[in-house]
Amino acid sequence: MIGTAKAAAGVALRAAPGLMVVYVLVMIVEAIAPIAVAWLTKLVVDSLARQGSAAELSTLAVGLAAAGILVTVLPQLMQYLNSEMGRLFTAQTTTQLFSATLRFAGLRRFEDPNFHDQLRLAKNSLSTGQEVVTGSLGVVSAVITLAGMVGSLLTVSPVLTGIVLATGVPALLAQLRLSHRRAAMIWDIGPAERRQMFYGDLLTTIAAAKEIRLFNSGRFLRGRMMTELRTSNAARRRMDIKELSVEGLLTLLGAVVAGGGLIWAVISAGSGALSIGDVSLLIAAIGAVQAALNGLIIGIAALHQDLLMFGHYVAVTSAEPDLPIPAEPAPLPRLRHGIQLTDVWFRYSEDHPWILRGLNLFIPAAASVAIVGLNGAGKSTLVKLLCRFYDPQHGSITWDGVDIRDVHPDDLRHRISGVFQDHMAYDMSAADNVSIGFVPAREDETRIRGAAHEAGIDDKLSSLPRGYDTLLTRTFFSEDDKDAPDTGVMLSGGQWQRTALARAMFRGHRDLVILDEPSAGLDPEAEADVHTRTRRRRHGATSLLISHRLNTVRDADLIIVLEDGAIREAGKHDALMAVRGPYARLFNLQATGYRGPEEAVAL
Ligand SMILES: Nc1ncnc2c1ncn2[C@@H]1O[C@H](COP(=O)(O)OP(=O)(O)OP(=O)(O)O)[C@@H](O)[C@H]1O
Repeated sequence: MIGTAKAAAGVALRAAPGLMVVYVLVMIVEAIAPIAVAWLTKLVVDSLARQGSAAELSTLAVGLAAAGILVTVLPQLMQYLNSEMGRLFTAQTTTQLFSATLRFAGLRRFEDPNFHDQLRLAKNSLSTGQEVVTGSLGVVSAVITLAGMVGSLLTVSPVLTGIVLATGVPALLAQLRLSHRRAAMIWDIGPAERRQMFYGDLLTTIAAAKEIRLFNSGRFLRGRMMTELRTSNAARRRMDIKELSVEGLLTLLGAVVAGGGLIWAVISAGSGALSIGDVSLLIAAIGAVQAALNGLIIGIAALHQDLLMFGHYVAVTSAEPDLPIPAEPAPLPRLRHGIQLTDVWFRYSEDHPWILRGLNLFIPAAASVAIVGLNGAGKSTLVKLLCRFYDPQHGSITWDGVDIRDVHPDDLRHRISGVFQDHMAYDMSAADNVSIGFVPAREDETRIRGAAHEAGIDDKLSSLPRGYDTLLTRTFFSEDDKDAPDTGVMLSGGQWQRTALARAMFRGHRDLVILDEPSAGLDPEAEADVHTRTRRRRHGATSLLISHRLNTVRDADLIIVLEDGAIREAGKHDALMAVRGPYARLFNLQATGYRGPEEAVAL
């Protein structure tokens, strides 16, 4: 908890150091003002009762009026300062949180449901840290007011002071317990809330809209969303009822004490034991002590809960890297000899089966290597290991003899380009969709067009309503298009595929080019075209092509057939056809599909 509070203070001081100083000063004045009002009121009343001088009365009245003005004005100033600090604080935490997620060089964290719950709570807590800071200061302020009021009350009745303070102890304990429970409840309902959001998003995204309408599954999905909502609502309701009953009892206790004190004061004033000024001070002090005590208790409880919530932000931003990054990374020169995988064993987690089982493979520099195999054979997994999104559990991958675990992942990825099987379609402009492949060159329009031309998509992108500035989405519209928000366009699947290819080409010549199903969604003509283009591009670079369409891999320098996480056979097309093994069987199966059985090569 102390670490979390320190982290929040650190963020606040970095985000708005000057504002913090002003805030603390205003807060101190705000804390003292009610004490001044109570004392000045007593002095005015006493002066009136003993007919004090006009000068004394007017000085006291001016002081009382000034203190009264401060009491009314300062909360508004504090509100503004609070909002401004909140904005600056949230800007700081937002940068830090998303920088932290980028520090995870691998993918494992993003597949962990616990991490997702923590990340969601961390995102929800971006402004909570500021509440930790202002809440802590608020507690200090409440303590100052309370001390002043307790001092005042003590001068009138030590017994009553003791009773008023004693009612605060159970209230504080109850509130702390409630805040702990509330934080635990928020963690418990996390998975339900995340599923609810998932169903909600599903019902409103274009990606799912077609299937939902065709399969008429919308009501079913909405039902599931509402079930999740009801689950989290029930938990929140139980918590609210608990809070209501505890707080109701505590308020009643406070009211009884205040009423009792008032009756005692009136009777005492009647018998002459208290002055009229004492009664006014007593009434103000009981109310103020109770309010300050209440504020303090609620403030401490809220602070406690905010600290628990902000703890999720601190946990994410201070999480260890998911992949060990060497303190002194080895340099990674251009690939000259090749990439060697030695006895590589990999599974996604201990609960999952082995995907790669002792894989040995040499990818020679400047060679085009094709990987084929049935669905789930581990082809894309192999690609992910080459990019070091995961580390294998056993074995090693070396780049010209350098273990890729000894290299900084950024340096490794700098040498790689490619298209993933599940490539992205960014809801951004055509230019952004291409140039995001190499951000440092994103202003280079000639390079963008060149890459699109190489991928055979330049004609399409240039003819869009705003050329390369056209948004490839109907979800947003740009500032320029606010009068004609329909300008955004949707590309076809094959056009998206070519755009993804253009993105890979925009990176320029990299040592390793990975093409995981780059032509799966293309028509035969486009497929042939893309392969001619990628072949041209791959020329001289080391390339890894994964494809189920075996006609596209037949000219590779080396074809690998992956089966059950190991290499079943490897060689050139002709040699593999000659041995009539699994590759030849797969190839003939496809050829038969195209030509009919009578045209197939007999096995
Ligand atoms: N992130 C993941 N977590 C757990 N298991 C995974 C994950 N990704 C893939 N798998 C599993 O690993 C196995 C290999 O998947 P992979 O995507 O490497 O196969 P593939 O050979 O590329 O298949 P395809 O030809 O269908 O693209 C599959 O059984 C899959 O279920």
